[in-house]
Amino acid sequence: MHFTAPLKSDSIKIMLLGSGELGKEVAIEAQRLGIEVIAVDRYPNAPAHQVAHEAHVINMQNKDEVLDLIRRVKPDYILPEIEAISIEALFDAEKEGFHVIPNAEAVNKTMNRKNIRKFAAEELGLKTSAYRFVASFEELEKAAEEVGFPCVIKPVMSSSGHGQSVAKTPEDLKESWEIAKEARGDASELIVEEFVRFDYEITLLTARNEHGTVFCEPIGHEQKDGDYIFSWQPAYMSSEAKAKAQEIAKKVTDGLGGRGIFGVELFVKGDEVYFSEVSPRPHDTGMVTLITQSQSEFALHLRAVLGLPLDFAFFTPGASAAYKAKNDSVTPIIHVDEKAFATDSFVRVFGKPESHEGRRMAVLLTMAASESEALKKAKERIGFFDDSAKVTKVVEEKCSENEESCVIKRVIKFIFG
Ligand SMILES: Nc1ncnc2c1ncn2[C@@H]1O[C@H](COP(=O)(O)OP(=O)(O)OP(=O)(O)O)[C@@H](O)[C@H]1O
Ligand SMILES: NCC(=O)N[C@@H]1O[C@H](COP(=O)([O-])[O-])[C@@H](O)[C@H]1O
Ligand SMILES: [Mg+2]
Repeated sequence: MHFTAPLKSDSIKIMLLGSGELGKEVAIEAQRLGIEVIAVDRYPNAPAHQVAHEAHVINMQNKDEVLDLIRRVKPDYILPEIEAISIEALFDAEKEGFHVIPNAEAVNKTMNRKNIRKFAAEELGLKTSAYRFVASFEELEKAAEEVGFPCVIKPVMSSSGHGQSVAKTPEDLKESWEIAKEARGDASELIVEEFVRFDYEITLLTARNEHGTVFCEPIGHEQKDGDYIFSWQPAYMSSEAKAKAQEIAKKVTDGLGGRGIFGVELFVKGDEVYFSEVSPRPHDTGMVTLITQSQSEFALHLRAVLGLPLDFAFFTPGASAAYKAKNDSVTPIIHVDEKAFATDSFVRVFGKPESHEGRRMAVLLTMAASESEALKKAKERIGFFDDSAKVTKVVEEKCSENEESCVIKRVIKFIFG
């Protein structure tokens, strides 16, 4: 492999279509290898714009705007970073000889729940929840009845929980129908999924190129309103479930083909593993790899894209916690507790130019001897107190200076760990 300098006639160029927090880390990894970075998004000063050689603001859902920019920039690799991109532009660019990561058809399949679900369940034969696709309220009522209650209703094109809801009874369906309209992508068709009562869910990061396929340790995560709030790695899995998870991830990533990292989302119930969905790009829950691995998911993605070896080491158990904005502001402020700067944790502030309620603005990363300890630290340091933490805090305040003599504290510790 030869490397070049950026901003030269022979530079190796990557174009990020989407420049959020995930793209920003890919851009930083590319900078480290002397790759020229062209960052594109729908709004100015997006996170990756701020660390790229060139920044562009276009309507990424507009075929002509995307194609025009690709033809002008002539990138060696086009890296879709979000789902809402004109797929026609990617197909055309590929026909013109541009290298889309992992490939335009894989992006097409994964950006639409109908395509990927049919591919995974019907072509590859993977286990999934029961599902139906609907385009009218009457169809929704019928499908929900068939799939059963509760059921999960999602627009076929949307991400980060937008437009999703769980209907517990037929009476909830009207509201679900309305919520689906909020989706950013295509809300004209919906998927109705059986609600899987899983024990836990994981993301299995899987990177592939000509050097082969590598799996990261499974990442456990907690979701709120369809968006991740905490993740940890490694997530404990029985060896049978882990083997099944890797088998599913291999099948689906081989089926999609091309170079890059994939976030394979799986639900686990006992030793049963259900395929849920897959992102052909780094995954938000995978930000934890910034602290746990020698090569983060972003570094692995770039290596896969460039055709480099995918070797890496798992360094330490760790966890991540998302800082979500509490209000709308054009001068956002992120409050970070000083404890986040302890030897065993750090923070990444994305630099999003505006906040709106619930928008992910930064991430806290922690390491520890075990993932549960790392998760506990992440929760404490981000100011998330579940009831047990609250009780412990109150008791701590009441304790005398001689900590060990505090009986209440020891009892509480015994109960809550
Ligand atoms: N059929 C289901 N049964 C039970 N829980 C589900 C089901 N589908 C989704 N969920 C829950 O909702 C979360 C979000 O769903 P999903 O991953 O399909 O949406 P998303 O909008 O693509 O999210 P993201 O973009 O963050 O991955 C899942 O991680 C899971 O916790
Ligand atoms: N689950 C997908 C995901 O996490 N995508 C990440 O969020 C950004 C959009 O953030 P925004 O909505 O705050 O602009 C995307 O650009 C990507 O980095
Ligand atoms: Mg998901």
